[in-house]
Amino acid sequence: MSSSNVIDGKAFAAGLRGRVAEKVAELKSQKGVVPGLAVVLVGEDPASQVYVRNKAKQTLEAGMQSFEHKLPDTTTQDDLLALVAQLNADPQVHGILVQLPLPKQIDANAVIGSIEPAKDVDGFNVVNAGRLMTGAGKPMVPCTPLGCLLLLQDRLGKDLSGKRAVVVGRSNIVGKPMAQLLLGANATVTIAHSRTADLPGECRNADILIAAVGRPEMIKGDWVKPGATVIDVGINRIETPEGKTRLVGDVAYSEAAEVAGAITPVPGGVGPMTIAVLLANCVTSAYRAAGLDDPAL
Ligand SMILES: Nc1nc2c(c(=O)[nH]1)N[C@@H](CN(C=O)c1ccc(C(=O)N[C@@H](CCC(=O)O)C(=O)O)cc1)CN2
Ligand SMILES: [Mg+2]
Repeated sequence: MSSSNVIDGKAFAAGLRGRVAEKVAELKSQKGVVPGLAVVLVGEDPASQVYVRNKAKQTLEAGMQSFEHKLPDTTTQDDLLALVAQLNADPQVHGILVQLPLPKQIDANAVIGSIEPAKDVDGFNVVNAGRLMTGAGKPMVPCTPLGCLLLLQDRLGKDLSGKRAVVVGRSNIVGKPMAQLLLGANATVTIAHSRTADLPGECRNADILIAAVGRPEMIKGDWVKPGATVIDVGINRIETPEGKTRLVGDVAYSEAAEVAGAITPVPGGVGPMTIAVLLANCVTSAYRAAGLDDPAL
């Protein structure tokens, strides 16, 4: 397969962040408003610390305000709910993101449910999930699935009519919203998962294959339809025979790349899109709060 069949999420995300920065500058000059993103980290999960640091850095680079709140892993649910209430009421904050996973003593659904829907830049709140599902009102769309859709549409065009899409994975964060977005773009959508009968056979039907199962290299090359577009959402750290670690996706990349028409690598595929879309959602929230139409990103 030629290298042009590799979907470069890193480059696409950089382009999106550039457009976000332009919209930030326009909002500042038109309305004197600087979009603000509050990121809340509870505990010391090493991967979460890296993601939160990257979010704050990229927020500032786009010309936005970044508010970081780092809480100990002994934080109670009431403490976290109180912080969210404070951020909901703060006019400088247009987006609130509570980094997942949360420590065991905290009910993530209760916390996500307490975020003002307009500021729920993760799009995880039930109000935003309901808006996405029904088309009623303007949702905040979850960042990773929206990033996947943007990469797909860049390759295949906006209208996915006639395409069979198979989403492997049924999480609220990726699988379910991904399926809704694909449906909204007119694809014919199947949601499959670890208990689907003949999962390889289902995958082989897919013109668009989205892998979001969280199992390293589970989807093999011979599960991929020749010419299919493969989007790998997995980020799994595995140990190499030399005792080092490396990141792999949910797709056995080298095998799948031989067959696919286009494929996202890990790292450098979907991952960088997550934060770029987060910034885009925050700017959209700030435009809405200022009474403006959604910016074209
Ligand atoms: N509240 C949220 N929590 C979590 C989300 C989320 O969208 N909202 N998603 C993930 C973590 N995540 C962002 O928070 C995230 C994951 C991965 C990447 C990324 O750029 N990955 C790189 C590789 C990074 C590495 O070397 O480890 C890539 O794929 O190229 C960005 C953001 C869970 N929690
Ligand atoms: Mg990636």
